[in-house]
Amino acid sequence: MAENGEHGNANGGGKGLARIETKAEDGICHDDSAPPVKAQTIDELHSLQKKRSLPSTPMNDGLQQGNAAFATVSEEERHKLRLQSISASLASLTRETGPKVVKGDPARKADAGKAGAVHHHYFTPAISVSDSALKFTHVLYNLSPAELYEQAIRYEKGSFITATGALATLSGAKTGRSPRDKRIVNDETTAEELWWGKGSPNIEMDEHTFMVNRERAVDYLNSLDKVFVNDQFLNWDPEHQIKVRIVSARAYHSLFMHNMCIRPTPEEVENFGTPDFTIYNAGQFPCNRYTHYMTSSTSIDINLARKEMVILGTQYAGEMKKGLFSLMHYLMPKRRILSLHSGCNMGKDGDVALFFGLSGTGKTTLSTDHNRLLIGDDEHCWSENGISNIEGGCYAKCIDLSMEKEPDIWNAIKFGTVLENVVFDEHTREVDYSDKSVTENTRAAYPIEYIPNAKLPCVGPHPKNVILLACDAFGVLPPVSKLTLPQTMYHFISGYTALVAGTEEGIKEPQATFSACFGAAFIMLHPTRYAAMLVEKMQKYGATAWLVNTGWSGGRYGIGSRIKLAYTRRIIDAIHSGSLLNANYKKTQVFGLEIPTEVEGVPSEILDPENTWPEKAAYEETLLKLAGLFKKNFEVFANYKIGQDAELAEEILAAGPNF
Ligand SMILES: Nc1ncnc2c1ncn2[C@@H]1O[C@H](COP(=O)(O)OP(=O)(O)OP(=O)(O)O)[C@@H](O)[C@H]1O
Ligand SMILES: O=C([O-])CC(=O)C(=O)O
Ligand SMILES: [Ca+2]
Ligand SMILES: [Mn+2]
Repeated sequence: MAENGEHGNANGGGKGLARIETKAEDGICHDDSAPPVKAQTIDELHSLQKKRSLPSTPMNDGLQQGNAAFATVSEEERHKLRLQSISASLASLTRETGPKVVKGDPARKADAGKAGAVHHHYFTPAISVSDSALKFTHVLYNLSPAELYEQAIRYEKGSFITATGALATLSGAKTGRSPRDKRIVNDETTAEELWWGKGSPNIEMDEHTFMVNRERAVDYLNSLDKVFVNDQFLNWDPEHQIKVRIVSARAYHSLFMHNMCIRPTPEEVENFGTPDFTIYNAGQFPCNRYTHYMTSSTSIDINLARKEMVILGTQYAGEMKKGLFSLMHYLMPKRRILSLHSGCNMGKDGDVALFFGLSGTGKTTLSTDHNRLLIGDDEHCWSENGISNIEGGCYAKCIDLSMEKEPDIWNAIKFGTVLENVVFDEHTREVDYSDKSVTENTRAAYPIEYIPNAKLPCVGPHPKNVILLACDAFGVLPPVSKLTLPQTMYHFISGYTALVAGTEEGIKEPQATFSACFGAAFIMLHPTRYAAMLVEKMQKYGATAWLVNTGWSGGRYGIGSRIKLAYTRRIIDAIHSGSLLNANYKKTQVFGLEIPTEVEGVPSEILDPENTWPEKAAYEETLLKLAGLFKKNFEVFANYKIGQDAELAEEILAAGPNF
């Protein structure tokens, strides 16, 4: 710059800066060899960067799915209908109108007034009597992962891109679900239909209180400059698909549900119509402790008649996923379909296995198997058509995740994946999966197609094997046993696991947990209703059940150690291949479980836990202790009939521990 001698003297001479001549050698000027951009200003240049996205194929005739109304209308008209539908979703039920929703990001002022971009005011002006009716709420509708990343990083503290491209985020004060704050409206219909009272997860609330919380959530959402709206599907069985709308305040929540629900194609979005169920997630805003029934600042409320769910006072995204699962536990049995808290995969020959188990027992880890096709990791339906996944994504525990032990999950943590509550290096952004500083319940939520051998669509034939997983921190259940049908029902209804809460210091007592149907927090009907359907289906389709202990061996927690994942995988392999069916078996004391004497790839001495304990007396004492806990838990079910077959019901009661 200095060579023309006028540097620093710009105002001298009255002529301004001398022009720098760029000499064209050989007729080529290197600085502008490319054609000039078609823009006069930087803003115009930036406006060229993004082009409008359109549905990839032309509109169909729209006559299916009862959306005939959408068939004959123009694109503009359809967008107008959609905004009206969203406005109706967000409408206050006590004020004059719904909010004036506007499509697009309020920060993108440059787009204002541009054709198709934003600011279509479709609503007839009413005389507004409240300030909130005068304001606009911008709707960020079905944004892509890239757009949601930008929103999260820009506006949500604690959002970062990790070294592998995942979006690290914090869920706030709550890092797990709040089952004691989940309420269901008890109305004329649900009073009859649902399971209430002792042992039931359904804590009641009345319709009026629901409306108070709904209004609180809607007012909160409408007070924001923008909300995220996801329109998506549940259930891969097209015959029983449910349309859900999720209205939320955080990009994190929108990306989480984008990953976890089934993603509509652009055409399906165009034809979406009215949702079957709507979630209002105002999780950053508390419920009002003066409101009837509220016992904390958190409330997760389901109203089945209104087909709505309201979330106040928790930002933990799993509430949305599991709230919808509760909905499915209500809707599907009405259609004689069994909803299941289970993982599911399929062999190359079409043999399907279900993996039941409570949180942390291995559904995701074991259903994600490089040698098999993944149908789903957590929520399924078993209908006349076979098995279908409810979700479009997986939700894996990340604590102590390693590339060697869980390569497919490790590799799924990339761009688009939500990584909750993990700790990472502030410079390299490498995640330290062993760090529990925020919580032990660190999680990754990714679309199922991030698993290379996902089975798409996520459906499969009737299961051949049903695997009940228990993480037995008492260390007395065998690594694998074959169950009779009555034993299967007994263990399914018991829903046992024992984890050790907080593993920081000292030896802690394992805590036995019994959760009916391996998911009592999500069931809506009495557990025996689901159990009866399971018996019926297992009998009809001839499935074999197994109990697999993914927990302790060689002593209880503090003395023994967790069974190596590699051994559990060999056991599961032997179940899938059918080789375990033909093994030699012996029966254990107390629980009366059939245990194989050999499993390929697993040291035989660990197959009978009695062999692995250093002290026989301690083993027997612990075994009886656990058996006692099983017995006590089952007392409440003793008076219930399970299924049509009275004899079977008796057998189920007798299939528990005997001592
Ligand atoms: N032998 C084992 N078998 C299975 N999992 C094991 C074993 N040993 C350690 N683990 C660990 O236990 C955890 C199992 O968690 P997983 O995500 O599979 O739970 P989940 O059943 O899917 O629960 P949720 O319903 O909460 O998602 C993983 O972190 C896994 O690495
Ligand atoms: O819902 C959650 O937070 C995780 C999960 O799958 C479970 O607990 O079963
Ligand atoms: Ca899981
Ligand atoms: Mn789960």
